[in-house]
Amino acid sequence: MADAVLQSARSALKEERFFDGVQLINSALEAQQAIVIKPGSGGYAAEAATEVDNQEILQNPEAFLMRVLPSLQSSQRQLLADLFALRTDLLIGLGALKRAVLDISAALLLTPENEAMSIKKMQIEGLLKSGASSVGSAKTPTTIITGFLGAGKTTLLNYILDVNHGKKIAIIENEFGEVGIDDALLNTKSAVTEENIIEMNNGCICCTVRGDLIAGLKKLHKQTTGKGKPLDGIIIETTGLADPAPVAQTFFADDFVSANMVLDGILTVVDAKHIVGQLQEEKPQGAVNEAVEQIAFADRILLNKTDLVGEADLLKVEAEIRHINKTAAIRKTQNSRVDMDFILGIKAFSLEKILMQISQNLEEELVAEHGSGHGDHGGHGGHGHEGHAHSHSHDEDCEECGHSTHRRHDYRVSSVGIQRDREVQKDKLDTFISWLVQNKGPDLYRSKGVLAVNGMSHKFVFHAVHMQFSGKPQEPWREGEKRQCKMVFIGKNLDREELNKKFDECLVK
Ligand SMILES: Nc1nc2c(ncn2[C@@H]2O[C@H](COP(=O)(O)OP(=O)(O)OP(=O)(O)O)[C@@H](O)[C@H]2O)c(=O)[nH]1
Repeated sequence: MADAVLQSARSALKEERFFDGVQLINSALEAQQAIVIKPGSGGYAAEAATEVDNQEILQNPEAFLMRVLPSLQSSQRQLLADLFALRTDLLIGLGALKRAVLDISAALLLTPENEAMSIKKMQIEGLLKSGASSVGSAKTPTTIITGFLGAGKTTLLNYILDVNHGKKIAIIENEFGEVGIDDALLNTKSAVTEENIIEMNNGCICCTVRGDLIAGLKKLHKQTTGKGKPLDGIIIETTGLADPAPVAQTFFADDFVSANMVLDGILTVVDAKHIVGQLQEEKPQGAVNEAVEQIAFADRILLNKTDLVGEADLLKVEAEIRHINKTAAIRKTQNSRVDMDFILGIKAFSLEKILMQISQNLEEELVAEHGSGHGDHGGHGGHGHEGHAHSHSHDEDCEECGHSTHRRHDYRVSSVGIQRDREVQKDKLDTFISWLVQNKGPDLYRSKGVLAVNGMSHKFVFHAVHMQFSGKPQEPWREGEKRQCKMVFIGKNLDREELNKKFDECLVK
C-alpha cells in the first residue's frame, strides 16, 4: 500500500504534478501516524484525538518524530524517511523551500547517517538564502481580480486583453480549471483548480496558500522571465465564490513567489444591481458571506453594471460598500470598461498608497461620526482619532448630536483607523503585532500602517492579509516632519476599543 503511494508520488514528481504528489504523501503520512499512535502500539499515548494532533505529522514532523522515534521499528523508520524525502522534492518543485527544509530535517532525524541527504539539506538552505538576497526590482506585478458570480470579471478580462495597453500580461483563471493567456503574446498554459490548497504552516485555514497557484506561477516564470521574455504583469481571476485570502497570502508566504512576483493589488468587481442583496444574504451561522469578504479585501472596486440602476440607488450601493471598506477607491463602470491605470500598476502596498488609504479611512470615519449619513459606524466602541471618544451603535439614536440613526445591516465587518501623533516603542510594538496576528489573525482581512518607531530613522511600513504579516522600514522621516503612527484594520468583529487600548500600550510614554 505505502509502496504504491511512493511509486505514484514519484511519478507525480517526474511529471511535475507536485501538488498531487504532496497530497498523496500527506495521506500516507497521516495513515502512518494513525498506525504509530494506535493504542497499545507502545510509546506514544493515543491522546491525539484532536484535529490538530491528527495533523501533527504533516505540520510539525520533527516534534512528532522526537516523540515516537524510540518506538519505531526499522521498517517504519525507513518508510517515513522515504516519504519525507520525497515530499521534500515535491515541495521544492512547488517553491516551498522553508517547508522543504522541515521535511528533509525530519528525514535526517530518521536516517542520520544519510550523507547525501545532509548535503541536500545544505543546498536547500543555500537556495533559500540566495532567494532572499536576490529579491530585486524585477518582480512581476500581479493583480487579483475577485467579485461575485456574474459581476463582470470575464468581461473585464476580455476588455483588458482587447485594449491596446502595450503590456505583456498573463492571465490565470481558475474557473473550470482553464487558463486563458494572452495567446498573441504568450503560448503557455497552467491550471488553477478549486481544491488545490496546501497548508503552509500551522494548519489554520487562513494560512493556506494555493499550491496549484504556486506551480502555475513557477511555470509561467520559467516560460517568460526564464527565457529572457519577462512579463509586465499577471492577472489572477478567482472564481465568484472563492475566498481571495489564500491567493493573496501566496504572495507573502511562498519564497519563490515573493522573490519573483509582487502583489500589485486586489480588485473587486461588483454588480451594482445585485450587490446589496448579495451582501445581505443570510448565511448559516459561522459561514462567511463571500460578497462581504471580497469587498473587505479590495484595494480597488469596480462598481459595474451602472446602466441597470438609477443614480439614487447607486449612492446607496456606494454607501453599503463604504460601510465595509472605507479605503478602497471605487470606479463606476459599464461593461467593466475602466482605465488600465485604475487597475494595473497600482502598487497598493507602497508607502504612498498605504498612507493615502489610511487618510481616506480616517476621513470617512470622521464623516460617519459627524456627517449626515450616520450609518457608517463600525459598530464597536469609540473612534480611533485622538480627541474623539464619541461613539454609538447602528441601532441607537444619538442623543449627543441629536441625529436619529436608521437600522443598517450588520455585516460584522468594519474598518478601524488609528492615528497617534506619538512614537511607538519597538519591543512593545512586537508584542502588539504578535497579539494581533495570533488572536485576531483569522478575523483580520487586511491591515496596513505606517509607524514612527522610537529610535528608527525610517518609517516602518506594514501590511498583512490575515496572519501573513509583512513589514519593513522604508523612506526616512524628513527633518521637521511630524513623527506619527497611522494604521487601518479591516476585519470581522473588530473591537475598536480593544485595538485602540492595545496599541496605546505601545506608545512611548
Ligand atoms: N447590463 C450590463 N451587463 C453587463 C455589464 N457587464 C457585464 N455584463 C454582462 O453580465 C454577464 C456576466 O458577466 P461576466 O463578465 O461573465 O461575469 P463574471 O463575473 O465573469 O461571472 P462568473 O464567471 O459567473 O463569476 C454577461 O452577460 C455580461 O455581458 C454591464 O455593465 N451592464
